[in-house]
Amino acid sequence: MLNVQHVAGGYSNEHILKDISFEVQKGELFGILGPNGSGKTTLLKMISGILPFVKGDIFISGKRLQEYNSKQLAQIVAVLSQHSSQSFSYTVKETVSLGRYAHQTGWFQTWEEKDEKIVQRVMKQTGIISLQNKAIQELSGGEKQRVFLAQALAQEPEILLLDEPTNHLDLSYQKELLDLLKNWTSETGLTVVSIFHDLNLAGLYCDRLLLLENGTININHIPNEVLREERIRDVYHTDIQKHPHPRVPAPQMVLIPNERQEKEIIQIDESLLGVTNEFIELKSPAPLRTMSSGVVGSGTGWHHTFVNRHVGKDYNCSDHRKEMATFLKANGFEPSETVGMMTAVFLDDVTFKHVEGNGFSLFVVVTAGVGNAIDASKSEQHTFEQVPGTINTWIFVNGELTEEAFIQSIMTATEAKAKALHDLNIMDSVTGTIATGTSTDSILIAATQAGERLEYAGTITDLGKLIGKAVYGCTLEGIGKSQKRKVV
Ligand SMILES: Nc1ncnc2c1ncn2[C@@H]1O[C@H](COP(=O)(O)OP(=O)(O)OP(=O)(O)O)[C@@H](O)[C@H]1O
Repeated sequence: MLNVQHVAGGYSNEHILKDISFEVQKGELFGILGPNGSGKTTLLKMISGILPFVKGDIFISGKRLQEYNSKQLAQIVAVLSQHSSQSFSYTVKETVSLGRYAHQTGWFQTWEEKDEKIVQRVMKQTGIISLQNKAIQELSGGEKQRVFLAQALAQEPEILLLDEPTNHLDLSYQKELLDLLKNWTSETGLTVVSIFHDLNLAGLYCDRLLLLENGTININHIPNEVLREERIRDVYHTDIQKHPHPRVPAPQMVLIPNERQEKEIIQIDESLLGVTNEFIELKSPAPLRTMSSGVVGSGTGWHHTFVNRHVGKDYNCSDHRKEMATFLKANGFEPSETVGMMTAVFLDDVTFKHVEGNGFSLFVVVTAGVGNAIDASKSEQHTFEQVPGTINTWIFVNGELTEEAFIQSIMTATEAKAKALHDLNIMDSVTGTIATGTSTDSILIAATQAGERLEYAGTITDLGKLIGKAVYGCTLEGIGKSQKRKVV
């Protein structure tokens, strides 16, 4: 559809763009990225025929750009530029109707039902139908942007060129616009070439991305390949981190702010632990990076407060997450900052250990009862029942963990817990085999992310060795306490 070959040129003798070559297929949503001044708008101007280029060739639908007259080009290519402006006082509908110009043989005399239908349709699609009789000057920046987009769409182009189309748009219109463009590319075969400043929107919606750097192509590839940490760091000269979108397979980048002040080294240990009959709490002086299976605050995040709440064995609630959040609020905890767990174990039986490693330390807190003991290798013999968790394990690391270390910490702790059950000969009452845990255990790994960097936490690493030993010890002791209570 669009073929750019060895294009070079700019505004004077100096070439802003140097040897640019790429192709865009019909129906693609193609993004152009690059830092300020890298040449994105210049490239778009050349493709739209506004700015002549000095070297190379641009082909649209197989025909040289220079071979189109302006009206022919307007029937194929529509442009939504960054600073669309209008000096005359047109209404919204009149402005959108101008988009039909390329399809007219004589202005207004040939205004047909089809033109009216298209104008109405695009005004509806861009959410401006209620504004149609207003003067353009009366609109907000975002409303204007949508009007000029409607005008471009009214052209019924084969290629739509957009310079930062989401500029001025609020969150919901950004999403609506890009959803709309994406649908059109796949349903009508519209080809979209768009400049983006927002790398996340580009990563989420584009089929391919072209990254410009000082007027040359750094890379032209799929978003996952273009949006690589090292590349974006180098080209944009800023610290960023890549992470996956939580719902769709698209790369997302987050900015890493400069630390305004030296990170305070905090220490998580028993001095921060509070135990009542109702709950065990630990309040950290700073948010900790967490990975957990809590009832509240599960998954990965940053949390300040950690609560392990005692509930009766008969606790039964259709929405236990909501009930737990209400409980937390009623007790002065902020649910969004808290990892919350439940247990039927008496909280006096809590066991904890603070252990020192080489440059880091660990604080482990366990409540353990084995009423629901289960052998994970034979759990298909059990029917599902949701009763409060019985072995809850908290592991606080005074150190900096990598993502691998978080996951390995969970593995190591789980293996150590299973070994404790094995050594105590805790049986699964249904299968008659040794249990590996209970049916509703929970785990939390929380790290200060300051001090010693701990790359791994497998069983043979410095961190893994401490986790294994501390979790094994606390679990053994905790089960011992709760079993003693049963005997009494
Ligand atoms: N009309 C002009 N006359 C002369 N130089 C220009 C003109 N427009 C842009 N330039 C220069 O060309 C270079 C590339 O500008 P361009 O607008 O293409 O960059 P961009 O990547 O779109 O930047 P931004 O992200 O800031 O919009 C810049 O150094 C700019 O100063």
